[in-house]
This record gives sequence, C-alpha cells and structure tokens, in this order.
Amino acid sequence: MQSLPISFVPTRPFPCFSLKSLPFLSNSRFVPQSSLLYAFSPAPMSSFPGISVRCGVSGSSGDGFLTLAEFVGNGGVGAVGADDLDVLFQHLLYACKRIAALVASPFNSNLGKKGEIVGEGVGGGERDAPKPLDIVSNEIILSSLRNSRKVAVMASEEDDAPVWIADKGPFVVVTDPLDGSRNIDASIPTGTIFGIYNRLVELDHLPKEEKARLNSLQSGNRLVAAAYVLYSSATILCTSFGSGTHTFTLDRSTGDFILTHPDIKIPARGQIYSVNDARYFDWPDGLRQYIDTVRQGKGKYPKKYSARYICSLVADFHRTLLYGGIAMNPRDHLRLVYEANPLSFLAEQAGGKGTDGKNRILSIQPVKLHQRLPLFLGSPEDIEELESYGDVQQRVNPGYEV
Ligand SMILES: O=P(O)(O)OC[C@H]1O[C@](O)(COP(=O)(O)O)[C@@H](O)[C@@H]1O
Repeated sequence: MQSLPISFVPTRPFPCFSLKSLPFLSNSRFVPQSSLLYAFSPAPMSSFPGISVRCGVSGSSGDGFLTLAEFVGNGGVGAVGADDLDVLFQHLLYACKRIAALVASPFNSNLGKKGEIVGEGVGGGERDAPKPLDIVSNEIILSSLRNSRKVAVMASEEDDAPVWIADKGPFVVVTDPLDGSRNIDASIPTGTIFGIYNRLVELDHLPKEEKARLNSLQSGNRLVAAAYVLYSSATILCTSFGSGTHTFTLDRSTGDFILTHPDIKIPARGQIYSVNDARYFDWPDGLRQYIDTVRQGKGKYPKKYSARYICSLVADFHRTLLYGGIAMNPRDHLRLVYEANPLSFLAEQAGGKGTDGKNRILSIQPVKLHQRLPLFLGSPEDIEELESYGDVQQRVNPGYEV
C-alpha cells in the first residue's frame, strides 16, 4: 500500500488529494477504511472557511464514489423540502467536522471538564475559563444551525430549555452534541446525535417559549431524518431520511463524506450483547436471566454470545448496526428526545428495533425534554427474545460514580 503524507497542522491549507488521483482507490465503489487519507486539514473547496464541503456537485463524480452531496442531489433524501434539508445537512456536517477536529486535537487538553470549576484566579476568572468540549460542541452546532437559516428551534441535551432560532425555519433539530464525552481523555470514540422534525406550523401563534418546547417534544414517529456522527479511527456519518439507513465515511483529504455502506440491513440476529454488566446485581430477574441464557448459548440462537461495551452510546450502537445483537442501557439514563428517538429511527430504517423493554421507542410521546428511559436497540430477533423475558427494565438507579 502506498504511503501517504500526514499533516497535523490544523489551520494551514493542505494540498488536496482527490480520490481520482489515487489509482489504488479508483476502481472500488466503496472506500476501504484502511485506505482513508489521514490529512488533518482538508483543502478549502467551498464557502465554508477552513473545511471543504463539495456542495452543489451534481451526479456522480465519475470515479465510482458517491459523496453525501451527490447522494442527496440524486434524490437520496426523497422528501418534500429536500432542498431545505440539503442545506441544513451541509451546515450540520460542517459543525461535525469542526467537532471531529476538536476531539482529535492535541490542543484541547486545557479545555475544562464538566463539573470542574475552571479558570478561577487565572486571567480574571470564569469569563476566560476554557469550556468543556461538550459545551463547545453545543455552541458549534447552534451557530451552524443559525447560519443555515433553516431551523426554527434547537433542543439540546446540553441546554435546560430549547433555543428559538428563526420564526420561519422549516425544521426543528434535537441533538446530543457530544455523547460519551466522559471518556474523552482516553481517546475513546464519541459521537454527535441529531433528530430532525418539521416545524409544527399550527403552533406558530404561541409564545416563543411554549412553541419551542412543544415543537421539541414531538414523538419519534414524526422524525423526518436522523443521524449520528461517530468520531473514531474514522469519522462516520450514519443517516436516514426515512428510506433506509446509510453510512458515509469522511475523506479527510477533501472533506467529503463518501458513501461506504448504502442501505444497511442490521443482521436479524447477532451474537453480541452490549451492556454495563457491573450493574448485574441491580438488574431485575428477567434481564439477568436473559443475559445468563445467551451467555451460555442456551437462548433461541444456540451459540454463546460475546460481550462488547465501550460506554459510548454512538460507538456501541454503530457496532450493533453493522454486526447485530443488542446495545442496551436498562436503567433510566439515556434521553428519549436526544438519544433514544434518533437512534431508534436509524435502527428501524435498517430493519432493527428500538424499545424501552416494553414499548416501541418511536411511539412514546415525550412529556419532558430531558426525559430518561431504559433503551434497547438492535437486531429484531434478539430484541424480541429479550422482551419475552418481561422484566428487563432496571428500577434501581443509585447514581453510579463512574
Ligand atoms: O453508566 P452507564 O449506565 O454505563 O451509561 C453509559 C452511557 O452513558 C453515556 O455516557 C451518556 O451519558 P451522558 O448523557 O450523561 O453523557 C453513553 O454514551 C453511555 O452509553
């Protein structure tokens, strides 16, 4: 394999390697992950300063690779309002590329951590204090959504209340800006999650605070699109506009997201369960029995299951989507609006399931913005088998220290 130059200078323009100029890539429809270029700073190609987005490219570029912009331009969105959604997505992706650079940067170790009092006595106190990465990510996303001019309201896991952005914005965006951030110092994968709804025009007459809240409390059934971006050895975008789930991998040399897994189908059954099983003694009998059974290969699938748990929801879900099995958190910890709904939408669009152990996630009407619940996502046959044990929701939730 040909070796490629690597640049770690985030602000300097980097010579652009197009995929066309790389003969070892040009005959394949999909980009092998091992062949991705790890150039840090993409060449500027669009109106977004510093990071290139190949917006407005129509049709396939002829090299066999399909970028997200081309996918959307070729009808991949397929919905009414596709142009607006396209614009919104370009801004969301720009935000995620900035976050990807941030979480990989050697210069972020002085950013504060949640719960820590930072900056006191240094340079005049709180005003100059470095901010935690999840707060910075939240600000990056908010600013991109404002710039898109396509969003009425953003509700974020990081904010107490939703932010009203623009009266005529066609969309409502719910987001967890940086999930898994508690692991970030160890370079464990993190992710951003999005859900996109239409603005409920019938609420336009209400006071801003009220319509912001009600627009954000739409049930998952009404999602127009959802996505997550996984920041790992590769930066992966997984998205659905309501007709299949597709993943794209960031080509760091051009800033394009290249279609790598079109129309993913989650295996009907996997052989992996993913859970924090240090909590075993706080689980109800049904969940213990289920895990004991599949561990021993005594379930409906007569093979012993393996355990995988990263403790980073996007990463655990991404693996589950590709390999099958169940990613779960049985205590009421994960949020319905920001995490469970978007990921359940992506799971269902790939032929999988999302449940709280009793109810289909997308059918639950949220009553509170930060509502938490047990979450089980994965292969349909594994989820059905788990639910047959009845008692799988952890009721004891003592507030674990790590
Ligand atoms: O402590 P548990 O129950 O294993 O929960 C871990 C889960 O919490 C998360 O870290 C999210 O928690 P936060 O929303 O508090 O950041 C997920 O990424 C992970 O899957």
